[in-house]
Amino acid sequence: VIPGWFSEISPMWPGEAHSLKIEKILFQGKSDYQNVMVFQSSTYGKVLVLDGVIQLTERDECAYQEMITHLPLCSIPNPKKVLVIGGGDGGVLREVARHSSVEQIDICEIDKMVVDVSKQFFPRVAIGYEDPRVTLNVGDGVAFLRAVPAGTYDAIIVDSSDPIGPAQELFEKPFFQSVANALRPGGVVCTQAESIWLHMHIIEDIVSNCHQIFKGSVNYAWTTVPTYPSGVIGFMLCSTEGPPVDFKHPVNPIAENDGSKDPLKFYNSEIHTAAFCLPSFAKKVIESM
Ligand SMILES: NCCCN[C@H]1CC[C@H](N)CC1
Repeated sequence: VIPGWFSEISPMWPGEAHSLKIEKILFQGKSDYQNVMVFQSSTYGKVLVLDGVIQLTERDECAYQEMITHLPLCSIPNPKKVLVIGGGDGGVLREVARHSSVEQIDICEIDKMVVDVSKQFFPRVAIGYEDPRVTLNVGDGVAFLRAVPAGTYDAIIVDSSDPIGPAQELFEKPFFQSVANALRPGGVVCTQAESIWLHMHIIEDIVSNCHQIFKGSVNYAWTTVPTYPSGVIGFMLCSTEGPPVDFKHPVNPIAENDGSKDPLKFYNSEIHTAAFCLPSFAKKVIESM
């Protein structure tokens, strides 16, 4: 450990650790589920850390929040009812709220401390909670989905941490089945799907489970987030039975300058399509299933 630096060490990425210079530690706490820390970094703004793993930084959170939201929502013509599992920082809510067709935004986050800490230290991320369409449920996403009537949602976004700790169940088959049940025919799900550089085995399992459960289309997309391990993060985009959704060509464009306080910084229709282009080592595994 280097004094004055935060290093992201995890068994999920052995032998490597991205480090950020600490200016000041702003918050340290322990919730019922995980250790929560916020620090002011020298070059990435404020940083949210859960159990020693970087969840977001002010400088690059736009990449993840915009892509995990607009890849699914721009792929269907008229999303109305959207559910977010996880995402307690509110960043995905901020992005979902850009879609004027959306009438109802439900969120189920297990850790209230993440919500409160985000509102206190990341107001431009937690601004998502201010939209009147948003309803916050504090609880376990697995239980929440089991209670949802079949076919309720047009889109579900699973903004999870890694499959170590509270989010472990969000990477398992029964959870994907409950997501499929909660979606209408032709509905879409987008989940956080780790790194093709670090987690091809995890991705292989997720893709296999998704092909068994989602009878529409199943696609893997990825993007660059400098402060996530290996500098990239992926997403599973799936649709339920019904006309297969063409995730690669957005049907529902979002204005790059939608007049909101914080306009889009990262997502656009070209990068939407490009996100599905995979290097051969990943294509070989993912597209052969
Ligand atoms: N809404 C915060 C993003 C949570 N997703 C992250 C993906 C990469 C992981 N190593 C940590 C969580």
